[in-house]
Order: sequence, then C-alpha cells, then structure tokens
Amino acid sequence: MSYSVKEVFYTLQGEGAQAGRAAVFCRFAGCNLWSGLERDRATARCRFCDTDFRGTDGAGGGHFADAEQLAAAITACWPHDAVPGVVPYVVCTGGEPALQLDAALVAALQGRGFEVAVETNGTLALPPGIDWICVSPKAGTELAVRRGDELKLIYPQPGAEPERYVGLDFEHRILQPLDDAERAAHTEAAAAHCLADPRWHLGIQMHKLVGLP
Ligand SMILES: C[S@@+](CC[C@H](N)C(=O)[O-])C[C@H]1O[C@@H](n2cnc3c(N)ncnc32)[C@H](O)[C@@H]1O
Ligand SMILES: Nc1nc2[nH]cc(C(=O)O)c2c(=O)[nH]1
Ligand code: SF4
Ligand SMILES: [Mg+2]
Repeated sequence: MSYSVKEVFYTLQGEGAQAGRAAVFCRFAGCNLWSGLERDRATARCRFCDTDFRGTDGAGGGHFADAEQLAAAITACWPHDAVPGVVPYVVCTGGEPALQLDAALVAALQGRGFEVAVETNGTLALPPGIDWICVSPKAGTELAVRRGDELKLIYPQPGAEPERYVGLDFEHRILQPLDDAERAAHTEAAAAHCLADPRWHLGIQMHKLVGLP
C-alpha cells in the first residue's frame, strides 16, 4: 500500500513514559476525528488538536509508494550509525496513524532495526507487531484499542474522566494537561489528580518547553 505523510523528523519524544528518548517521528496525513481545517474545528469529534496534519508538504513529507520506500526515508532521518545499547526508535503519529500504518510498514521498520511506537486515538484497530502502543482516548468516541503500553489521557476532558479508563489493560497511565489558553491551570489540576490518585502519573509535553518539534 502507499502512504501519505505530512512530515518526518528527528527529535526527542516529548510525551509519555518514553519522554526524553531520541526518535524519528513519522507524522501521517489525515485523521478520522477532524479534517484539520480550522473552520471545522468547532464541530469536529476532536476539537483540541495541537497539530497540523493536513497534506504532505512538511519537511520529509510526501507520498511513498510502498513500505520499503517509507522505511528508507525514516531510516535516513536517524542520524546515527549503530550505537551499542541504543535501539533506533520511530514514533508513528499523525493525524491518525491507524488509518495508514500496516503490518508491512511495521515489519519494514523492524527489519531496519527500529523499535516501532504508535500514538493513536484508539478508535481504529492496529496492525500486529507494534512494539509500543500509546492510546490517547477522546471524549465521545468508542475505544477499539483497549490494551497497550500507555494510556495517555488529555486532562481535563468532560466525558473522558480518568475513572472511565483505570480498568483497561495498560502498563502506564498518564495524565497530560490540555494545551490551550488555560494550560497552567490544567497542569495544576492534573498534578492534583495524580497526587490524589497515584494510579496516574503526570506527563507534561517536554518538547514544547525545550523548543523542539
Ligand atoms: C496530534 S495527536 C496524533 C495521534 C493520535 N491522533 C492521537 O490523538 O493520539 C498526538 C498526541 O497529542 C495529544 N494532543 C493533541 N492535542 C493536544 C493538546 N491541545 N494538548 C495536549 N495534548 C494534545 C493527543 O492526545 C495525542 O496524545
Ligand atoms: N517531540 C514531540 N514529541 C511528541 N510526542 C507525541 C507527539 C505527537 O504529535 O504525536 C509529539 C510531537 O509532536 N513532538
Ligand atoms: S485524534 Fe489526534 S490527530 Fe486527530 S484531531 Fe484529535 S489529537 Fe489531532
Ligand atoms: Mg505533537
């Protein structure tokens, strides 16, 4: 299958339990919960998105004819030769990566030595074989992916309170403050929640503090 990719870039994973780890990000174009057009935001199923995922015009973006071509482009963004003890890491995100990520791409990336992570809204089934699954549920949606490595809940979200998700099968449970005009207040509230319920860990978007993409 072919892939539409907004951008491919090297940075530090800024979120979740792997925060701080060097990674190539592959941002797929398109999402099933928002068109990406500002005029549609107020009526979208997900309204707080902080990301431009429309089109293929970003750095390293484009149309890739098959899994080997996209895996080669991602590999070219990992700026290291083999380093003992370091496993190259790729984070498949978007947009919604589950619209495009398939077993062939996972295998092509692993064949080139990558550990493969995904950031998903959890509403669409994932291909098998992914090494790290991060699900970030959105209020008012049904979860198709109900187990994984980390559940990263944006907080606060009316209709997606933390209690709804504590029973799911995830190794890590993270509250990530909503980044909007009230981010400081949301961060305080998320911290208070984690103090009151230690099943949740606070996770801040560290790349935004450091000035990384
Ligand atoms: C842009 S999304 C792409 C992946 C997938 N569509 C998803 O929603 O998980 C990447 C991550 O950013 C989070 N995110 C998006 N907008 C945010 C915001 N305004 N504040 C905090 N986190 C946000 C999402 O919840 C998700 O965990
Ligand atoms: N540095 C950095 N870390 C991230 N973790 C998840 C991101 C995403 O947009 O999916 C993201 C991102 O956009 N940048
Ligand atoms: S589901 Fe993810 S990519 Fe889609 S609009 Fe929401 S945060 Fe953005
Ligand atoms: Mg982001």
